[in-house]
Amino acid sequence: MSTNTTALRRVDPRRPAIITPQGLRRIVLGSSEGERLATSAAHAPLAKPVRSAGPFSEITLVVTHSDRGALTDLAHQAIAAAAILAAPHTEVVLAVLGPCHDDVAALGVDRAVVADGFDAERYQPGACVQWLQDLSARLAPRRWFFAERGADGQLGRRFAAQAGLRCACGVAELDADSLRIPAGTGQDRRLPHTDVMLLAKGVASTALPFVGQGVRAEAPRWPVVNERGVEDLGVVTGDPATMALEEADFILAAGNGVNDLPLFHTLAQEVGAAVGASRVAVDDGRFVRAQQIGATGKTVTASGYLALGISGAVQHLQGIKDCRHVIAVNLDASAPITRRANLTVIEDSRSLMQALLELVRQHKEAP
Ligand SMILES: Cc1cc2nc3c(=O)[nH]c(=O)nc-3n(C[C@H](O)[C@H](O)[C@H](O)COP(=O)(O)OP(=O)(O)OC[C@H]3O[C@@H](n4cnc5c(N)ncnc54)[C@H](O)[C@@H]3O)c2cc1C
Repeated sequence: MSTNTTALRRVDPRRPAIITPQGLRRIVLGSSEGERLATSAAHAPLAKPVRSAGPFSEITLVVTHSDRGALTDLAHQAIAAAAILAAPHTEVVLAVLGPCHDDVAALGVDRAVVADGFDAERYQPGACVQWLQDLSARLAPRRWFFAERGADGQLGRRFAAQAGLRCACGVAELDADSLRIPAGTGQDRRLPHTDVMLLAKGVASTALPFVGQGVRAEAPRWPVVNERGVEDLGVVTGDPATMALEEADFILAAGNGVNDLPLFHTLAQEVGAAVGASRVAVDDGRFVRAQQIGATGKTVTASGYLALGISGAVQHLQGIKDCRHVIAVNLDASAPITRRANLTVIEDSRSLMQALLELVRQHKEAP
């Protein structure tokens, strides 16, 4: 990391931020407002223009791992940051480890290269770095963006160290030529851009007023690397019954509209889901406090959240704001949860649980 650091006036990095008209995050001294979008253009519903038709003379490369074919929200934000900051002559290239089924043009990507040979079940840090080095030799990107979290953050650090590139971690704000990193004790640092930047959550809004060219291009072949010093013990699937709710990938949650608890627990076991509940269901004694999800319970990040008989009060929704796919089952088509859910089934929770259980069992028994 560069040593060219300047201590700034005291800023609490956790204070409410705004999203500027350009879509980038800004922490504003004296502001008491929460996160908000300061642009109406970003919500324009109709066909969006292409950000730049080129020609391109430099590249910003965003690197991410896909999760079962989908990109994470943090990856979307890193791409959006790259696209917002890109000059007309800058191409936003996305490199994905694993399959990618997202509409990359809509995310602001001009060109996408996908490492199909990457196997998420294997730990192969040497091969990942080698693939990025091959990509670097081919594209010579000016700057690299990785999301700060999980496998992306680890790979970004490892790649920067091995390639001898300057790296900034935990970047909370970006502009055209500088970045800001929270430095603790209410202070932060502003630095010039580094070669590799690891971007924290919320760095940019993904509501872009434009699209990218979205071209899919051939990727370097996946390298065969001797992973010396690495003993890969494989991926171990955690037991949803004992796992912390915050770590669960799939949660079955019950609210006041679930009365058949034996059926609910049988279904959770059959589908391999962790169990969560609304506060009313907990207060009522149907679930323990540790299973409560929401403002005064747990905040969860599951990729699948099946909410049965939960109205979707604001306090509950706070706990599931980072869940990727929310499916609601409710008798009331106007329940607030339907506005958050990606899919709503208007149905009695008991009937749905029975039908789902039958389907799952049939599926398991099928040859
Ligand atoms: C300070 C404060 C903090 C709070 N913190 C939390 C929190 O952390 N987590 C939390 O969850 N709540 C919290 N609450 C409570 C919250 O406001 C709601 O009261 C609560 O979430 C409602 O739970 P519910 O949706 O299960 O129940 P209800 O509001 O009773 O809703 C039940 C839903 O089930 C549907 N339904 C009924 N029967 C069926 C059926 N047979 N099949 C399908 N659907 C059916 C209904 O249409 C309804 O939408 C908090 C409240 C306060 C004031």
